[in-house]
Amino acid sequence: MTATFDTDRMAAVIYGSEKLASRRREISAAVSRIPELHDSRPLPFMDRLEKVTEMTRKLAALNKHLPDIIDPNDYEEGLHLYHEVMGMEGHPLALHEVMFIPGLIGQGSDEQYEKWLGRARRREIIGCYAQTELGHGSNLRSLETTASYDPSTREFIIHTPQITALKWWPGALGKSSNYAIVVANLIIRDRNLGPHPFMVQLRDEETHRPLQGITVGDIGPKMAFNGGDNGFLGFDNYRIPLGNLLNRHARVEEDGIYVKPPHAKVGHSAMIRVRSHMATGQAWLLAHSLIIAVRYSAVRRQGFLEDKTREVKILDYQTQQYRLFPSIARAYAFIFCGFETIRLYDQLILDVNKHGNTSGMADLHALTSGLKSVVTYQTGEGIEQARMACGGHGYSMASYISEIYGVAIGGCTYEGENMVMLLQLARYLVKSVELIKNGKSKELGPMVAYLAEPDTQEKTPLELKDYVKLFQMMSKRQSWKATERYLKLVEGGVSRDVAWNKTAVELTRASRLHTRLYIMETFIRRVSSIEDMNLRMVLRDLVNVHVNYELLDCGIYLHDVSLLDSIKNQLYSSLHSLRPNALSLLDSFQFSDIQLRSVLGRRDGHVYENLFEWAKSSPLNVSDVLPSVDRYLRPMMEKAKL
Ligand SMILES: CCCCC/C=C\C/C=C\C/C=C\CCCCC(=O)SCCNC(=O)CCNC(=O)[C@H](O)C(C)(C)COP(=O)(O)OP(=O)(O)OC[C@H]1O[C@@H](n2cnc3c(N)ncnc32)[C@H](O)[C@@H]1OP(=O)(O)O
Ligand SMILES: Cc1cc2nc3c(=O)[nH]c(=O)nc-3n(C[C@H](O)[C@H](O)[C@H](O)COP(=O)(O)OP(=O)(O)OC[C@H]3O[C@@H](n4cnc5c(N)ncnc54)[C@H](O)[C@@H]3O)c2cc1C
Repeated sequence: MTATFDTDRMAAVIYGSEKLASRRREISAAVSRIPELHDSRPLPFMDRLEKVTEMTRKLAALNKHLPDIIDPNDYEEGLHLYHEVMGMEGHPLALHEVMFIPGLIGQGSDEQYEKWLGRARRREIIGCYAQTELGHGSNLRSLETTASYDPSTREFIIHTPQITALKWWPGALGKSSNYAIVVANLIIRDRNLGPHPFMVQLRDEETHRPLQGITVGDIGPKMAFNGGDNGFLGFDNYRIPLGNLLNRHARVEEDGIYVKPPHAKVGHSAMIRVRSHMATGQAWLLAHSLIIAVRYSAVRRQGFLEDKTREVKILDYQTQQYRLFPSIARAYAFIFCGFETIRLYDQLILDVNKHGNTSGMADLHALTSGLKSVVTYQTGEGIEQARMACGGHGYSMASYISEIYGVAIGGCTYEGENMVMLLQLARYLVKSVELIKNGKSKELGPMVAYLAEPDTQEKTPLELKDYVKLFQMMSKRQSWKATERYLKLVEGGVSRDVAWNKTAVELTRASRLHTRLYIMETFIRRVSSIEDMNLRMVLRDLVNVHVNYELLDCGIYLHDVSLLDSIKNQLYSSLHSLRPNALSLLDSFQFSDIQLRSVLGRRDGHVYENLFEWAKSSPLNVSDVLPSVDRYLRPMMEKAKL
């Protein structure tokens, strides 16, 4: 089937500009010409140590070639080059670029930039972000690592009081990093001032050996990210200079006077940054799995429809389309709302760092908390459906889908466990409903203004604005229902914390609906703004799949469920309309075969030949008879014959 649009033009929409889309193609082509930058053999055949070694080898090779391929100051070009060469299984700089440098920029003073930023950017030093501990990740107020100020030497003494206080999980900490931003409780004259970020050298810059007072190592294999070295870290009264507290916002004077930051949570900026970028990052992972599944589904033939002389492509089955197409729509929706969220984050950082204005922090915290939770969960769902859509071959590592799944669902946990983050958004929604109840609707932010709208009668949606209206109504009702349940318990004498816990499931439902509404609205808004009519029409088909699927999926929140019958019909017809463009919508992401690392999803479509070659290359096939057969199996069978 031929598509009705040009994938290069769609790539420009996905990546935000024609220039970036074409630079991505040039970068992929450049990488394809440099064998040193390719995996030396398929990653699934490697054990953990080989993977870590391979990632480190490629990283060093990449560092060498990088200036010939990209403008080192261009973040987007760099990101693409990294995805292409390093893939998704982790590497020594994984946290350096994502949290260490941004953490230093967000929290460090100009003087501290002078000291560390240039060195970090040149990669003279490698850093990570060490916050989570063995005993606590979500509840930051219970972190146990301390940084006690000693005015006599103008130093902080960093200490791990017990095993639960060991830093545990930080990416690239175990073996690669020689520096870390360590989050520890600032203690001045026995007063605990809460978690603050400190720049800490962990290893000798010459020998790479841990410094005296530091215990550091790798935490072992994980569901994914096994090319990376997530680590543990302990401190034994380890001293760092006063100037190592990252002090753009909070300061300690030499005599121990504490100058507090303009907002208590301003130190969380590195986390907010990653959360803001997660929608686009997850969209990219979802699109990876979908292109594998859709390419395969356009080659695989199984069973018959009308024509009994030729088996049908499995992509023509309605169930296959229902399994895959709503996720294509979500991948696009996540990309578009992700870009909008990144813009909001960039604006906030400008406001905070340049003008000391922290007024947008609560809004962005609420938004990104909900968004990271919904997007990571739905991405996991979509990838798992993509795997099942490939039948048995999806289960093989040749598809690479299980690796993508493992990486993606890590996002449900890192950067804030999803339930915990949904409950953060819920606090914002409850406060908003309380404002309305107290006659202060005017104080509501634009994203929650709909919570004050009166209920109207539900009717079959005909235009996109009708879908938004229905979704607003469902979301509003759930926010009110959860808030009223919570307030009723409080009014009945239950403590706020216990009442909150007794309402928590309803609260998370409200957060999901609010977030899904935001995703839907940004998707519609972006598609409506596209000038190229041809592209807009294709994306409009995708939006139709999205709005109908989302509404059906949330149908239990409607009062009049009879509406669902017509929505089902609209969904089935929009799946059918999308079929001719489904593959090209994914080709528009322009992932190269090198980047995809999937035998099943290669562009050439020679699925069976490629699978057979892959199987033959398995290390188990190097000899016809394995030593384990000689050692155990043959003697066992011989014995049975006696
Ligand atoms: C650029 C590229 C990125 C690409 C990404 C894509 C793909 C990624 C690929 C690879 C993976 C790479 C990296 C993975 C990195 C992973 C790194 C980590 O995981 S780092 C550790 C992250 N840890 C967490 O996220 C911990 C989660 N917990 C918290 O954030 C907080 O504890 C909390 C749950 C939010 C509660 O905060 P706290 O206890 O500090 O607050 P309270 O005192 O309870 O609340 C008081 C008040 O403050 C509000 N609030 C909390 N945080 C903020 C904030 N940041 N901004 C504004 N306001 C905040 C909170 O809501 C309360 O409000 P109120 O109800 O009004 O009183
Ligand atoms: C791949 C990966 C990479 C990571 N990288 C880093 C890194 O670079 N740096 C770093 O510092 N950390 C990192 N982490 C750690 C990560 O940030 C934490 O694991 C995460 O914040 C969750 O915290 P936790 O493990 O303590 O889970 P917990 O908080 O113990 O969660 C366990 C369960 O308890 C529930 N729960 C907890 N609190 C509440 C509550 N208040 N209300 C209701 N339910 C609750 C949760 O919903 C969950 O179901 C990484 C983790 C992973 C998996």
